[in-house]
Amino acid sequence: MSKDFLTFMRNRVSQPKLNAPAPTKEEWDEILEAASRAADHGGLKPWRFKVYEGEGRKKLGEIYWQHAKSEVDALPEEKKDSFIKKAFRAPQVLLIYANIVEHPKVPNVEQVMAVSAAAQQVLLGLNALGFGAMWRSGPACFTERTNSLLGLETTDQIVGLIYVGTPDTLSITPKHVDLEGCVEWVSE
Ligand SMILES: Cc1cc2nc3c(=O)[nH]c(=O)nc-3n(C[C@H](O)[C@H](O)[C@H](O)COP(=O)(O)O)c2cc1C
Repeated sequence: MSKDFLTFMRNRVSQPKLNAPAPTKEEWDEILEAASRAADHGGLKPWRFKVYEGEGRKKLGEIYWQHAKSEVDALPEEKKDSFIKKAFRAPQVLLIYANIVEHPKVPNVEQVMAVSAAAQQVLLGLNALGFGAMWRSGPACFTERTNSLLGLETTDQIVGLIYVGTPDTLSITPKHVDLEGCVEWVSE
């Protein structure tokens, strides 16, 4: 089992092209329960999840549009659809964010790290049930306006938008892995 699990982890890939079906509510419960076993300093459970699907994805598309408008002067309204469509690249999008609290022993960054660990567990959980996913973010994720549009507290920190569905192809080509320069042993 342990070797199989390492192979499974080793073969994880992001899937940019995703179609229906996406996970059911029951499948999401399984995945998010498993993801909630991420390492968590202080047991704060800082992860929060919102699943966007169907027309609900327009709310996400709105953040791309509002961000673009804030970046580009006089962006014509005709461009709006192209930004809204970004949220329709998959049948579901999981917003994962950290609900940060002030804590004497757990700094904010560690709370974000715990949610990041949970996000990686979500990717693996999705793959385990045969779904594909792609973790995305971008500058629109890091503004107060976005938090407000999505109904988050200003202190919440978005960790990712995980696009979810069934990949075009189930065949996985393992990516080349190179640890060169990444690992150092200190033995004395
Ligand atoms: C926090 C975070 C944010 C990311 N945001 C984006 C993104 O906005 N757009 C993108 O193309 N890839 C993004 N990626 C990278 C992809 O999820 C993916 O890891 C990358 O394309 C490499 O593919 P692989 O996961 O199959 O190795 C992000 C990854 C992380 C961890």
